[in-house]
Amino acid sequence: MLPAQISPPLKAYIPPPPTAEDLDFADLAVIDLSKASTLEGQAELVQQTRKALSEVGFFYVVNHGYSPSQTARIFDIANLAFDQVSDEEKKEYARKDQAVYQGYKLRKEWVIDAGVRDEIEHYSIHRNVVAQEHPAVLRPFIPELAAFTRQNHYQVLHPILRLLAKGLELPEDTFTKMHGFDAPGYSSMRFQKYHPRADADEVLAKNVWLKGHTDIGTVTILYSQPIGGLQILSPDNKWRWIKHVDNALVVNVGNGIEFLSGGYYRATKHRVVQPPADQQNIPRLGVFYFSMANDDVKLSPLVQSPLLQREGIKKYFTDGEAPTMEEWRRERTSRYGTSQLKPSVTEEGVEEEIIHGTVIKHFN
Ligand SMILES: O=C(O)CCC(=O)C(=O)O
Ligand SMILES: [Fe+2]
Repeated sequence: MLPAQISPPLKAYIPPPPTAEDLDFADLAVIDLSKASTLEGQAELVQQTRKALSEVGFFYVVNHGYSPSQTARIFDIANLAFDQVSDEEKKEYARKDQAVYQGYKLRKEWVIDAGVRDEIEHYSIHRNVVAQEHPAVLRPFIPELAAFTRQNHYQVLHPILRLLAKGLELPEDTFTKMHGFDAPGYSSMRFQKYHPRADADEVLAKNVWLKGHTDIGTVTILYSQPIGGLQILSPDNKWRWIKHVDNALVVNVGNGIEFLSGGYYRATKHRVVQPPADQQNIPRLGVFYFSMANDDVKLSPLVQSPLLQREGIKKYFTDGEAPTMEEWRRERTSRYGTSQLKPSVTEEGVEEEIIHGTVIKHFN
């Protein structure tokens, strides 16, 4: 018999309590993913996600299969990647290809505003965890990280993709077929740490830590954590805060799903600002699963959807010109935070760039 696997002990990451401030929070639907196991429950979730994604673009997921202690353990591991790895080792494991997030993105690679650079570190891990080398301190946790990517892919992403396909009145495997765990593509997990900035930089960058953007891929899964700062641009054009919900996931769709659904499911703009006063000066740790379709998927609308035929299909690219997922993710990743942006002529405070003939907006 094999010995039971002993997980190495590690220091607990203990975040502060959620903010006590009465902020203008976004009102998001809560999807109870355990209901997806019955036909009746699934039908209810299809309606709920369709409404959430066509109107707001973000929702919470609860009962996703990971217990609070399993989630806490992932944050403990995530924290190691920043607190227990030296600057030299971070450089050694920094991403080699600027068009891909794999390994570290170091602090200050991007310009936020008025010459102020970001204070955000990432450590990105491809879902095939052993496809890259890891800093020494993370190596004992590779089996746990591998279990975590499979959990996200099969227990969270695929069930959500089935709801999205049914919401468009398409066969339920329409999107899951485009998201093979073993197919070439870039769904990956990411640990992310924001470091507090000097007061002078806060003023110059107007408290923005991560500029307003839409996500590049298909479905983004964010493990809710108590330090505030994430805001979404609501349909009434107001920035609203995302409230922490214990052991919930905050889910949104990116450009990939917006293009495939002909604009029906919205890739909502969001940003990160300085946390509320009672949480300032604390580094802010995040855990994500950023999903992307298989590299060869063309991001053109699924015109066979009866719902889209009735509701109308927005075209982002001229016929036959739609990029593949691979082209789109590489182009947007390599330009992010470094390309020359032009002020929008129609919208104040918005900057633009054109990628594959479609306008990408950046918000401060
Ligand atoms: O840190 C967060 O809460 C959100 C980060 C985010 O939007 C991103 O990395 O794309
Ligand atoms: Fe994002």
